[in-house]
Amino acid sequence: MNTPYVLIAYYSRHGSIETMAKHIARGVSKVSGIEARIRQIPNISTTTEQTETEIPESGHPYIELNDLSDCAGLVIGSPSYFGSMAAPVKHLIDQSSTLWMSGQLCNKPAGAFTSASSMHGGHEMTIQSIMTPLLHHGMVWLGLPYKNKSLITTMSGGTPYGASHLAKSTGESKLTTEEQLLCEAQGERIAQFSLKLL
Ligand SMILES: Cc1cc2nc3c(=O)[nH]c(=O)nc-3n(C[C@H](O)[C@H](O)[C@H](O)COP(=O)(O)O)c2cc1C
Repeated sequence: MNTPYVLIAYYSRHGSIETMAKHIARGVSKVSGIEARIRQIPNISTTTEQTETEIPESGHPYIELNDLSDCAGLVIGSPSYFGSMAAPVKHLIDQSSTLWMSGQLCNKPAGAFTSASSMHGGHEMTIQSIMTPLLHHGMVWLGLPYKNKSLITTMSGGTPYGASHLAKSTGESKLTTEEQLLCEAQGERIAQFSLKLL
């Protein structure tokens, strides 16, 4: 049998979300018997066609629908764009109707993470915007419990709904220690539940 995996699917234009994805994968790797699969979501054009080449010039491979259908758990990362998920992430989700019809994501654990330039610029709302369609898929939503002390001590990103990063107006992609710990905790928790729900 193939090793089950938590799919970490992300879209990142300037690198913050990509950095977070790697920390979430580190959390997944703390759990034995399951692995992390990181895939990036390609950009889209104004005609909503995929504009990128098949192989990305840098970073993780582009996501395919099979990555989604076969995952044991799912974490989606998106920058906060106007307090909501970025269009390429919504575009990917809108391509997943066949999985909705076959129920392939049903009962699998899911979570989301985000990065935003301002403290009150929509961290929670962006995560929530990703939660809605995943609940339509019948996924089991997992947040971040307050037993993670970093949720209380953080002076930047971090929400009980999912990990977040405060990139500030400079677009800083380096995470604070608390943000890193929360990404790892989220990855570890999703991995644990993915195994339980297999
Ligand atoms: C179109 C657009 C809309 C944005 N909207 C918001 C927003 O509503 N709130 C916010 O705090 N930051 C907003 N930002 C900033 C990004 O969320 C932030 O720079 C994020 O860290 C980018 O992630 P990345 O480095 O992975 O691309 C916006 C940026 C763009 C390009």
